Amino acid sequence: MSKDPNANIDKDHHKQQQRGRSFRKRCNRKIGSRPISCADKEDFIELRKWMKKNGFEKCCLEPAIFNETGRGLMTKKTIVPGEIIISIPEQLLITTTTVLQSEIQDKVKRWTPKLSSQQAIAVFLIWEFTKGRQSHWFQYIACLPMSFTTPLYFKKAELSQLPVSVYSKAVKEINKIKTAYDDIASFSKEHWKEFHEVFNFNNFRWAWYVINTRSVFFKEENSEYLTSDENNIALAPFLDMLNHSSHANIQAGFNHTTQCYEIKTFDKYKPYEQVFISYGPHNNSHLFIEYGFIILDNPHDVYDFSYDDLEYLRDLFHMDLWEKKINILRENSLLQSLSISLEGLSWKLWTVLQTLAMDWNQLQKWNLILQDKVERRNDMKVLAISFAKTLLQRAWSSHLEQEKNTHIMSLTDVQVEHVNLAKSLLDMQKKILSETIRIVNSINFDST
Ligand SMILES: C[S@@+](CC[C@H](N)C(=O)[O-])C[C@H]1O[C@@H](n2cnc3c(N)ncnc32)[C@H](O)[C@@H]1O
Repeated sequence: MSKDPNANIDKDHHKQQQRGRSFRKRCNRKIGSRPISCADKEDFIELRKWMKKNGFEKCCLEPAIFNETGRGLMTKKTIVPGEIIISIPEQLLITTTTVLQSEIQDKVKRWTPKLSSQQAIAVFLIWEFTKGRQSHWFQYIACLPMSFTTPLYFKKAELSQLPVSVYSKAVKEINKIKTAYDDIASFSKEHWKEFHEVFNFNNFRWAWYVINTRSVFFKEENSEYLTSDENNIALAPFLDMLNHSSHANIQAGFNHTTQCYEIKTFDKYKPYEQVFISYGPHNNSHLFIEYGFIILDNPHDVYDFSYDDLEYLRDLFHMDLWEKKINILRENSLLQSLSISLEGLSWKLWTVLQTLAMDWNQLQKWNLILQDKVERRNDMKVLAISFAKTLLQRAWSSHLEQEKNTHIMSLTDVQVEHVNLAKSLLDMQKKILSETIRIVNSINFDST
């Protein structure tokens, strides 16, 4: 069974040859401009039947392949703001309760150390996958992608193409998932041989990312059998085919009256348009690391500076009162997310740079900065701008250096899709850096 969306397109062409001229005309019109429906694919017909048997009522959405986003859901009719676009009955959701009431409950409940929700659902998915048609969830599993474009699917050479800041986050995430795998492997080796025989890193990676990329927020009571953190996830068949747009306005949650997980949109759609939800106001490195894609015009995209960058400023400018300044910043939670965006320096970064630029007297009135009650033109602000320019120049140079290195690196045996993702991330960072440099260079305190 192929899970590759492109393979579906090829099969479409094959079917077209077997059908009449009017069908061909209809399909040709769709290529480029219109999505290609997959509603008549065997997997989806079976999925729909199975869902109907389990209480799902017909809705106006159907799976289709879109040029820009791959597989997603399109509407067959006009959707108006305020409409509920999809409603999934509780018995079709895979939650930690599903796992803790399933045939593997005894094993999961005895796991030591306790599993997280994501680990428990991953174990459940792998177990159900290996049952094939015997699984109650077979029709759902059959429609899931078999691989992902998240960092754990990248080879070393592909990872090395990522912007430095994304690379370090990706490595951290990879290590986290490897630990989650090791925990399961060592317990199952001793206490659940049957599972251990089918369990391997590849199917764990698959299950982990099915959950990571497709689960919805679903509030459940903490279970004594699982770790208490992040106990709020559910897989929702069919609904999980909705792609992300930073501009989508939706409301999602479990409706206790209908006993369904519902999504209401506040956007309007014409027939055959792709319907989107928002996964949250995520920047591109988050979207890439968690979901394996990026958005080219992402309004939430940022470039992050780190504590190391601040230390670089300290040493270069022989900064006074470092400990005091850092303590104030730490106490006020200002040392994380030091970012810039297409709109320039974030308020947090600007506050940090101004604080670092203060002398003793100014530090005594530190909280006035937060209220923007300091005079507009002063030496502190001028120095803070020098700090900003220094950081930007340094980031720009290291960006150019990385660009140069990625160009001269000869890449063989790499996946084009992975290298393109890395390149797009680098391009987006360059755009943010150059725009912020332009904004900062245009600041003139004398004219304000
Ligand atoms: C919840 S699933 C959405 C359905 C999925 N496209 C499918 O074929 O089943 C999330 C995944 O869809 C893809 N995706 C979502 N939004 C996207 C977008 N705007 N552009 C490209 N890919 C997107 C990413 O691969 C992401 O991990």
